[in-house]
Amino acid sequence: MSTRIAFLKAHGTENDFVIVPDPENSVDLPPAAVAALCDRRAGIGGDGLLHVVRSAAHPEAREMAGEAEWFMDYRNGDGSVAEMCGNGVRAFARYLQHAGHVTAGELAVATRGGVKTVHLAKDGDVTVRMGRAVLPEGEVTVSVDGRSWPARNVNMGNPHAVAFVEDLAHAGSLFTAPPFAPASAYPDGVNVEFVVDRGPRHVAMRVHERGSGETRSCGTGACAVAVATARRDGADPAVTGTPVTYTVDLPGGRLVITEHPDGEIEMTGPAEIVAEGQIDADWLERATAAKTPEVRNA
Ligand SMILES: N[C@@H](CCC[C@H](N)C(=O)O)C(=O)O
Repeated sequence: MSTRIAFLKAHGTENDFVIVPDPENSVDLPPAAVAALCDRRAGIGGDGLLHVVRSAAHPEAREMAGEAEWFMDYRNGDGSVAEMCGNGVRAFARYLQHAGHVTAGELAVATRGGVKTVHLAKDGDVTVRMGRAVLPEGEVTVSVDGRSWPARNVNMGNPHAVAFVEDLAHAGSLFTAPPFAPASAYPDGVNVEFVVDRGPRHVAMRVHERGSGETRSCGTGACAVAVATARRDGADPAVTGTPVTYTVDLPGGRLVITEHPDGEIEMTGPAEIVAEGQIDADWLERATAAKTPEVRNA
């Protein structure tokens, strides 16, 4: 019998993840293996993968080991690496609780975007301190099906471009990334959010994620949207000294985002473990080989 690799499946507002627990960082997960596991027809299926590694055992996280025992080695569904995943970090914390590595309360998680503090209740929603948003200057225009909108750059550790539209249907299929002008605006790619108003401090959005396509939710995207909407609405907690909270509806659920006067952004939403199983290592080797040309040419 071939070797088995444990996995779990989880989601947060229907942004779904394959979880691979690997405390000592001994599972080889090249981009093609991640793409094979995230394949919805030939693999397990997911928008991304959460590789759960002890910080001390991962070269990218070793420096954070004193602050955070666990590192979220996040990968997009196409195998690419990203700095941060907001829904992922909630699912990651839920997994640590599920596996008995942590109990309810405060937990520090190392990510490529720095250490994030997560508040885990015994059950119910998970709150994450996501850090501050950076709003780089610069005008970009995003276009879909003959319509164009200005987009605001917001960096949540990973890059976002936020466009306010009249109707979410105007964002089109979002199967492929919408084009930007100037075309060179995002050499490393970008996550694109389309936003409509739903009411006071209440918006709805759709997203095209770098490396995953259209997803049903994006946590960092919802934070970027809340900050861009607050600035559009003339609200800046750093100026008023009052926190601002936005409810953000996504196709997969609802996230609540609060920006505090010190710039810290808190995100609250659900995270659920839905299944556990075993990956056949022989299959993974074959599937990785089959995906390799596709991933190389991506
Ligand atoms: N779904 C995530 C974001 C994942 C990373 C993103 N696709 C990127 O490449 O930056 C979230 O919930 O934040």
